[in-house]
Amino acid sequence: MSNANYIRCDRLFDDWQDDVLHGEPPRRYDIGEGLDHIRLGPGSVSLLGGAPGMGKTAFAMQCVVSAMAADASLRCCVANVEMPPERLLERQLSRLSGVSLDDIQDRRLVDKQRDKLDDAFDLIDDIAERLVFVKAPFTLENVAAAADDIDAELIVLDYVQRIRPVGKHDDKRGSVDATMDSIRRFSAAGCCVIALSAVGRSKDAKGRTSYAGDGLSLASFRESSELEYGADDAYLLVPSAESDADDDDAVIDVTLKQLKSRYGKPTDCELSFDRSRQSFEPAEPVMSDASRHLRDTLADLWGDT
Ligand SMILES: Nc1ncnc2c1ncn2[C@@H]1O[C@H](COP(=O)(O)OP(=O)(O)OP(=O)(O)O)[C@@H](O)[C@H]1O
Repeated sequence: MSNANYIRCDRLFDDWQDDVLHGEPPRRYDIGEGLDHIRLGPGSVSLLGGAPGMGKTAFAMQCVVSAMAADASLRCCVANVEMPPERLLERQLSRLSGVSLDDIQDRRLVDKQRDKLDDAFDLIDDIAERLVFVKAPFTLENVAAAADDIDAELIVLDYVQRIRPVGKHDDKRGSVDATMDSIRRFSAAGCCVIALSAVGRSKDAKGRTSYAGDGLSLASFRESSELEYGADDAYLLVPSAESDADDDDAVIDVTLKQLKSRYGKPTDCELSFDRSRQSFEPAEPVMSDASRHLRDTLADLWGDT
């Protein structure tokens, strides 16, 4: 076996060419209609940032549960530093059933609501044996051991600044760099990693210090340089530009801004976030193939006139 610290292009050429011409398309998880440009799949690292309370955890858990429901072989490991598994599951129960999260959390369900929970409980029961939640202490060693134990392919780190890396580090930046190094190893082993991240405040368009979308950028990810370089895709959840939502509105309009896309064009996505049910949906109704075809045909006709 060669010890060379390089890969000869001529040695990989034949397999690569064969793969390009006859290989399978890369596997992507199905996380729901209108979200198909979000590339979550084996080997990818996605960074998801946003102001506190913008819905990062809710969005990540929606992705996990949807992907697992759509793919019966998908196994997942969630490391959430802030919330116990039961609370995370209650949020999904609310989203899947449409029953208000307050009523579920406060255990004040009436019979009609209990009936509505049946299908949602069934779905969660179906994925339960493939899903684990990492227990404290939240270290990357613990995450790796938990993920290995169930052969998890999808790993959620919520959130990355609070998960202790391997080894000792002088400062926060060094520790986040080391975390990203381990995350890249998970992805090299074929895992999909969704890393949630705190972001720093920045100046908005009017020069005010805030978390507003127009001021946030890749550099907003806290202790960021290694995070931004290490991720294949980086997203920020920010209030929509037109949003005039109040803090106590149940439904808010948000933009999932894609700041980085290593293998494609960054695409923003308008979503509405129903906080009372912890559910994200595309803001625009998703068009069926038939409607899209009709729209394109009409556009072509207009173009010809
Ligand atoms: N029962 C509820 N009814 C209505 N809104 C709720 C309820 N529970 C939580 N919320 C809101 O839903 C949002 C939850 O967002 P989530 O925890 O996913 O945010 P996050 O971006 O991960 O935040 P953080 O960075 O603080 O962890 C928050 O804005 C919270 O105030």
